[in-house]
Amino acid sequence: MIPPGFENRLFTAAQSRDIDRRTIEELGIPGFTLMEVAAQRAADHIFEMQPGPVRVLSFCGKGNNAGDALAVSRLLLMKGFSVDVCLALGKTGMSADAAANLRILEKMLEADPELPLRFFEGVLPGRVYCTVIDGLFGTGLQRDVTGPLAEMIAEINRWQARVFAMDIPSGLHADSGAVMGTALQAHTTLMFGTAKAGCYLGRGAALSGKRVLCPLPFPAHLLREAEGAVLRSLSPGGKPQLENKLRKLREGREVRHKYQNGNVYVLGGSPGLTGAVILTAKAAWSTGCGSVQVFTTPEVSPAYDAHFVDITRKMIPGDGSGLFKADAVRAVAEVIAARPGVLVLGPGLGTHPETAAAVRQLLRLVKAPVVLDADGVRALSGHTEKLPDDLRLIVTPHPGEQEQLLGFSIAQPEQLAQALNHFPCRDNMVFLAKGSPALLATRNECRITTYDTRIFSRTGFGDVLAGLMAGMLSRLPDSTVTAESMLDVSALAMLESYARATCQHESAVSPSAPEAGGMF
Ligand SMILES: NC(=O)C1=CN([C@@H]2O[C@H](COP(=O)(O)OP(=O)(O)OC[C@H]3O[C@@H](n4cnc5c(N)ncnc54)[C@H](O)[C@@H]3O)[C@@H](O)[C@H]2O)[C@@H](O)CC1
Ligand SMILES: [K+]
Repeated sequence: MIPPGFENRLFTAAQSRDIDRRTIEELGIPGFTLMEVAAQRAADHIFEMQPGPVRVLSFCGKGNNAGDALAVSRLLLMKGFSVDVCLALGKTGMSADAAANLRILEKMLEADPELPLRFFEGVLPGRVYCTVIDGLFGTGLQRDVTGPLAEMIAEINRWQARVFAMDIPSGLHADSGAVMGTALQAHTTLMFGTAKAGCYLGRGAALSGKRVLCPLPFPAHLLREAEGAVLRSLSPGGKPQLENKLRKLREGREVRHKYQNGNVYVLGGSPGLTGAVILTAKAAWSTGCGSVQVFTTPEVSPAYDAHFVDITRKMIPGDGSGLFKADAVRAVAEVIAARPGVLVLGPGLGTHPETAAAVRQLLRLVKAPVVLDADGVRALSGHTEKLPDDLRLIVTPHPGEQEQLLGFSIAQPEQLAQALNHFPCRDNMVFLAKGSPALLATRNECRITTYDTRIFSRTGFGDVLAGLMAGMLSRLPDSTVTAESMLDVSALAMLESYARATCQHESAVSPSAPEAGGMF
């Protein structure tokens, strides 16, 4: 079983190895026992997926990952499967537990020469298999896979077999999800004890196939003490838990009239760009907050006439251009100060340099939490260092905006840590890097989406997301609006917009299968 609170935690190879080591050394559970538990869980899953006994290839290296595959091979044999074992790197230099598992198989064959078990050293058996147990490399992969091993991987990939990867698909970097030279395409990855970050990042998400966490007897304190960044997966199965968490925070808020039930302000919508504001404002309103108010200039306001019933407008001064500029900054800040709420800044704001300057000025004045999106993010390019330390900020750039803001786009958690360092308010903020997967981070934690975020590559998605975030955030008591709760709100808004997008546009992109094995 997975200790409570760790269901969605992801770990690096170093963290996983450390947890393995401490379980063996400090608790006294032998490595061989851990391997046996892992194999049992993996075999159970394979039996479920592959009920009739077939001939399988057990593709082994020489580390403990091979030990897993060899132990699984034994359990499959006992269920009537035929097993061809390929010892791709030969028999010498195997890890102790892998060698012990190999020896058990050899003894079984000696005792029962009729057993459907054959060994091949350094070569594939010269036939095609429909089912493969992948035990070539796990977390011990140290360098690119090349030469005959790479050729074997390419050959197995050509079979399009049902590959059950032990722990991670061989060739995949367990931390980054990068392909180290070449990698196996898994049908299912049976992750042992800890979910590996590399199965969620980069190419890992696609190469891992279905991810299943097979629990090992790792106690909670060892999982908790794993050093380094806290990584979590974010998947639709986690929505009820986030909703509960935020409901509890909301219950601490006294609501006597609408302005105490959360105010959202939207500032955007330059001439010709009002659609984004309409989407944002309506999404915020749909969260059940008390009021949504859109700042607009007299020139732009008529564009909203046909769209807003429940949403009110606040006129701001302008110079006749219809744009948000310096002369309106103080007025906006005063409105928000008089009736605190959450500000969405950026949808359809445009890129006029004076508007961008006004955005930066406003961010220095406003005390409300801010969701900064679209043109609001662009306005910060080259200016992040001037933000106040105490600003509570959610910033939501897509890859193009990340490039513009930081000079790089974000694919790895450590790049998010680098991104946050650009912001003086880094302790009070969430950086949501849109992409596939999307990464959401505070300084303490990073969450990685497990579902197909390509469904979001559509005009208007970002506007809806920003509105949902602001609406949800506005309903929390102000004292509870911290980096941690903003991360939960961002995560829930991501899942809510996914739910809406999949129900409205099911045929646009088919989403990936839901997570199995209690993962989210
Ligand atoms: N007690 C434990 O430590 C447990 C470990 N488990 C399994 O053990 C795995 C980790 O085992 P190991 O640390 O032994 O590592 P691996 O089994 O991943 O492989 C390490 C071996 O591969 C070699 N190697 C690495 N990169 C190579 C390359 N590019 N080309 C050729 N050879 C290369 C190394 O020299 C080493 O001999 C986990 O992924 C998991 O499957 C599980 O059985 C659970 C318990
Ligand atoms: K593997």
